[in-house]
Amino acid sequence: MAFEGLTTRLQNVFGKLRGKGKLSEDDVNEALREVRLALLEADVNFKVVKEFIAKIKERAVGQEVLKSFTPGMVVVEIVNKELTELMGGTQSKLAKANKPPTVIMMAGLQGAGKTTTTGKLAKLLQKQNHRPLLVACDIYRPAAIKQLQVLGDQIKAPVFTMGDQVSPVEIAKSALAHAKENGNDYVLIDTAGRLHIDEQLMDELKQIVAEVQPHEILLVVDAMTGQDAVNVAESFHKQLELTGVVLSKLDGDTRGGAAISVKAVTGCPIKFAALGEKIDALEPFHPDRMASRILGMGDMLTLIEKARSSIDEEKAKEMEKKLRNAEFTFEDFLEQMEQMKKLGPLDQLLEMIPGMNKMKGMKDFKIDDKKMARTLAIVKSMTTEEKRKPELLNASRRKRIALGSGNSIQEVNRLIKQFEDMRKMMKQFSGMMGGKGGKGLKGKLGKGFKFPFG
Ligand SMILES: Nc1nc2c(ncn2[C@@H]2O[C@H](COP(=O)(O)OP(=O)(O)OP(=O)(O)O)[C@@H](O)[C@H]2O)c(=O)[nH]1
Repeated sequence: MAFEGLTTRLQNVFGKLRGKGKLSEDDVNEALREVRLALLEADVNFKVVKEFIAKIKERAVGQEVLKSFTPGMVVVEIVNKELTELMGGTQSKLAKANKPPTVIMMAGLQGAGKTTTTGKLAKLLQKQNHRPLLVACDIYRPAAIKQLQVLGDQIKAPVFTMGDQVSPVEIAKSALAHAKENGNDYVLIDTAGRLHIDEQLMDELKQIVAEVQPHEILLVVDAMTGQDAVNVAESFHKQLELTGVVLSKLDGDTRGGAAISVKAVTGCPIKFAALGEKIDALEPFHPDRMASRILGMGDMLTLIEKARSSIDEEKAKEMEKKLRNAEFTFEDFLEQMEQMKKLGPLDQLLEMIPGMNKMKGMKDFKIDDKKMARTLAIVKSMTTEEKRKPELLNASRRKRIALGSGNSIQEVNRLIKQFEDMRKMMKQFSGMMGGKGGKGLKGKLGKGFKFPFG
C-alpha cells in the first residue's frame, strides 16, 4: 500500500519519544527532524514541509503529557490534526447546480487517468441515484472516444459523441442540450490530454469553460509522479481556476507527497482519490482519514480520542496509587466499571492497544458486556465494608450476596475469584508500565503510558 515508507518512519519517530511532564524543545526538535526527513523522502514540497514543521513545533513544545498518554501519543495527535488541516481539513464535496444538469469538466495530462476517472466518477454518481451523461471531447487521441464508450457500456451510462471531426466546444455545447432533453442531471466532459501543458490545450479548455460554464473543473493528476503532480496542478489552476483535484493511482507505489502538498501549494482541494484500475475504485477524499492512513495509527488515534473524552486524570492517578499499594477494592472495581462503560467494550478497547492482544492471559480476560449488569448487581449487594475489604467475604456473606443479587453462590464465587485474578493482573500491568524498557507494551507505548483504567 502507498505510504508504507512514510508510515514506518513516523512510527519510529513517535516510539522514540520519552519523558513525562511537559514536552521539551529538545525532544520535539529531535522528533521533528525525523518527521521532516520522512516527509521530504515522501516527496512533499519542501516549503510545505518547513511550514508544517514550524506549526507542529509551536503546538508541541510545552504541551503537558497527561498521565494516560505517552509523549508519542501527544505528538501523534498534533501531527494528525495538522496533517488533516494541511490536506484541507474537511471533505470537499462536489458542487451541485441549482438547476440540473451539474456540469463537470475533467482535465489532465495524457495518461494521468482522466478518462478512467471520468468513468469511475459516473459510476459513483450512479450509486447515488444520479443519471450522468459522459461526453467524449477528446477528439485527438483516436482511441479516446472508444475508451469512453467502453466505460459507458460497462456501467450502462450514456456516452455522447459527435466523432472526431467536430470541435470539442461544439460537442460540449450539444452535449449539454442533449442532457437537458434526456434528463441527465450530471454531465461529465472528458477533455483531451496532452503530454505537456501547452497553450493550445489550455485555450481549448478555456473555450469549453466559456461555452458551458462548468460547475466543477476537476484536474486528474497521477499521484505516482509526486511533486510533478503538484506542479501540474499549480499550472492548470493558474490558467483554469480549478475547483478540485482528483488524485489517481494512489494504490500504486506512491510516496504520498502529492496527497500531502496539493492543497497547500495550489489552494485547490483534493476531491477524490482513485485507488485502482477498477471502475469502482474512486473514493471521496477525506483529509482526516487520509491523515490517519498516512500516520498508520488509526487505532491509536481512536484510543487517544476516547481517552481524552472520558478519562478523569485525577481518578486515574488515584487508582494507580491504589494498584501499586494493592489497595484495589470492589468499590474501585465499581468505579472502574463505570469508566469502562463510557469507553466502550473492554475487549475492543484492548485490541486497539498495540501488543495488548498478544499478551499472555489476555484471552481469558474478556468481559462480556451482557454479564456486566449481573456482575454489578453482585458488587452492589455487598456492604461498604465488604467492598473495601474483600477478604471479609466468607461463606455466609457470599450466600447473602447471592440471594440479594439474584445470582447463584457459584456465580458470586466466580466473581470474587475473577476479582482476585484481576487484582493480580493489574498489579502485573502496573509493574510492566513502570518496569524496564523495550519489552511488550511499554516498548510499544512508551514510558509514560498508563493503562487507562488501572
Ligand atoms: N493502478 C491504477 N491505475 C490507474 C488508475 N487510474 C487510471 N489508471 C490507469 O492509467 C492508465 C491511463 O489512464 P487513462 O484514463 O487512459 O488516462 P488519460 O489521462 O485519460 O489519458 P489520455 O486520454 O491519453 O489523456 C490506464 O492504464 C488506467 O488503467 C488508478 O487509480 N490506479
